[in-house]
Amino acid sequence: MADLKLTGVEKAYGEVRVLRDIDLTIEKGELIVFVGPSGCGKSTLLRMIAGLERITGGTLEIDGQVVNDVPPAQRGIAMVFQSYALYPHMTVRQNMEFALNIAGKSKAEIARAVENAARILQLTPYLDRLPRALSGGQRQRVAIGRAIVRDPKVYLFDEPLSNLDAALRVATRIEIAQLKEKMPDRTMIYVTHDQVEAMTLASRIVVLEGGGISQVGTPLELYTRPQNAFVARFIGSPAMNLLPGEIVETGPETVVRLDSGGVARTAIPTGPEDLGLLVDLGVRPEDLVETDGPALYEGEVEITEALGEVTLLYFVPRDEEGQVVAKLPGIQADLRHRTVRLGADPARLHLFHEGQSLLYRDRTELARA
Ligand SMILES: Nc1ncnc2c1ncn2[C@@H]1O[C@H](COP(=O)(O)OP(=O)(O)OP(=O)(O)O)[C@@H](O)[C@H]1O
Repeated sequence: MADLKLTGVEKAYGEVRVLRDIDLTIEKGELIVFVGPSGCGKSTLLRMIAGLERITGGTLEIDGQVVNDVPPAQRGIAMVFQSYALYPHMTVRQNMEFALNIAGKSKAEIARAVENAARILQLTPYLDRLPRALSGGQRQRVAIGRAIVRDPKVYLFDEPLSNLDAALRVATRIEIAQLKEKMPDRTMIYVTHDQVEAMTLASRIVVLEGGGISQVGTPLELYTRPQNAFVARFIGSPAMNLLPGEIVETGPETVVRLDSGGVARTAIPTGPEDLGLLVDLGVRPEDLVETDGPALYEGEVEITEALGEVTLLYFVPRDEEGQVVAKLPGIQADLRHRTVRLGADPARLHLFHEGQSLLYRDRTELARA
């Protein structure tokens, strides 16, 4: 049975609809990550699941029960916030005991739950400290500990790592992945701005755009088969290049003449009716390679960024439309101001028409043509 089911969920503040038509089924034990640009509604959706925001349309079911009007404490859900929300005058142990005391659990039960959570999170040595005597990462673990002691069916994380510095973020991200492994049947929903967190933690990612779902899929599905140009550019860093052009040859392979002068052969099938179609060719920076053969793109390198294991090459002055970025292995700083010819494997190219991927068109239509 599905753990959580959202059907036609919407959120309106007065006249303003900030979320609409949210249909999503989350299976028990999944780790779902909500991503999307600022203001797309990630936190609002999470808070509606938690019961902290009223659902203004549609239904939310947990374990087959509609819970739209069930108060937060009775939903079997625990939420971990970005700000930790610890009680500063209470020790780690008291912070973790708090909700269980309110719930009227026995002393023995509380002690067992707190010790178990402290062990899972390696917080045992800190149980008698106050939050101010802990590092940011340790405080966030206490916040997670407060959720664990309640043994919820569903954990909600609202950007839990965004207050941590880069190194701690990585360490805590790995701890969350390990925590999930220790609790395989617990469902987790996680909101983040951070692509690496989304790609590494998620069993499935939900990409939100302007209050609606743009695509749902495993991290690799979103990376290799984005349904639209928005997801294509949102997942992956630097973003996928989109080069405008026209289809000049159709068939099992499609040939696109690009406005920038190059020609691209793609492994995406098209039919005769697609001849002359205006498209955007999508190519990820990491899929561009230097070539002596036919070039998909040729240009002078404006800027290089050497990151050690890779070098980013920027073509076209940075502020102009149509910036193209290539990611080549190793240190290539001497390519600055040189003209470089780039090609790509046809199987790694994408085609979008009016923002939608041609890969996802109805195949039967293609077969008829
Ligand atoms: N109380 C409110 N009244 C009116 N509009 C609101 C209210 N709370 C949030 N919004 C609007 O709802 C939209 C979604 O907000 P939300 O905080 O869910 O976005 P988000 O994707 O989490 O953004 P961020 O990544 O910046 O945290 C935003 O446009 C926001 O301005």
